[in-house]
Amino acid sequence: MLELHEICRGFSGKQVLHDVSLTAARGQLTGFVGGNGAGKTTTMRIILGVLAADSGTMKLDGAQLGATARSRFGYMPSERGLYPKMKIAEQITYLARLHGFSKSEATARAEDLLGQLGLGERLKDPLEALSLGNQQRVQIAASLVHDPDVLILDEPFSGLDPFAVDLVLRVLVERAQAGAVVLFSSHQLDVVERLCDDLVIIGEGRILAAGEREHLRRRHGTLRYELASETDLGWAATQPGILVDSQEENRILFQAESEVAQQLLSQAVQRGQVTKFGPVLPTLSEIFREFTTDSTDPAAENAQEAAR
Ligand SMILES: Nc1ncnc2c1ncn2[C@@H]1O[C@H](COP(=O)(O)OP(=O)(O)OP(=O)(O)O)[C@@H](O)[C@H]1O
Repeated sequence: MLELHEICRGFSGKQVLHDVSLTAARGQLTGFVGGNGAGKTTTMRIILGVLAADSGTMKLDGAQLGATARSRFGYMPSERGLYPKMKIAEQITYLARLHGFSKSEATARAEDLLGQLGLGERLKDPLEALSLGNQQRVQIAASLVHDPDVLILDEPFSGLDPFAVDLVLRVLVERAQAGAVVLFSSHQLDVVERLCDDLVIIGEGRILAAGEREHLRRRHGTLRYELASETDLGWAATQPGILVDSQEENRILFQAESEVAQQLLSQAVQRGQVTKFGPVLPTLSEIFREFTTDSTDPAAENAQEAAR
């Protein structure tokens, strides 16, 4: 398990991480979400050791995180950094060589990995000849080529089409199932919701919520109820204690205390055939919005930057 404990970091006297504590377990995908400027990249760079924390501690499997453990880390930075004119297989092979693999092993690893990422037909193409999404897949291959024990990926899914998202996901899940820690940041909440077992939500440099995805959905956001019937539900919206989120003729989505919702159900049953009734858990987007309104506001972010 990767653990961060009360990590603080400032730039030019301005604090951007405030006591950031988080965990990312082996064997599963942990999504790191937050608005622009929330502190994801800074946190990831501190995990990597590219940037120093001002205070706080980091551990991997209970031991202080140091250079030896980090040599088995894989990192995909948000600023992509491969050679545009080099053939992609050569490039990944070269990186594998840097990690100590023999020439034949390095070539085999590069070709295998690029094949898994759907680039088997493009091995001899220079990076710059690929579309941006395909260049991104090469970047992901670069972070994976040495079979990392801990994978830190900054926005790995941005710019990928749904097919590529699934390909990359398959590779990441495989790594996680082999026991790696996989932590990735993303703005694509629908993707994170679908992919991640665990989530960490950061806003303005503070951890706002963290934990298992379904647990977070049950614990945060607004609980609503859905009621559907074969008869018109127009009467339901006017009942006391009901706050309507959306309404169609035979369906209503509303907020209410549990007893009020049950009373509404009883009334609906008396009036006709109820086809659906149950709580609707908030989506990750809704939870995220609830937590991060301020930090996702571009005006707030610009004001922060201007104040620096
Ligand atoms: N080298 C730096 N010097 C000064 N300020 C910095 C530096 N790096 C990051 N910051 C500031 O720290 C804050 C957090 O930035 P960071 O890049 O970690 O956010 P992020 O969550 O990754 O955002 P995004 O989703 O937009 O990439 C921002 O306000 C940013 O301007």
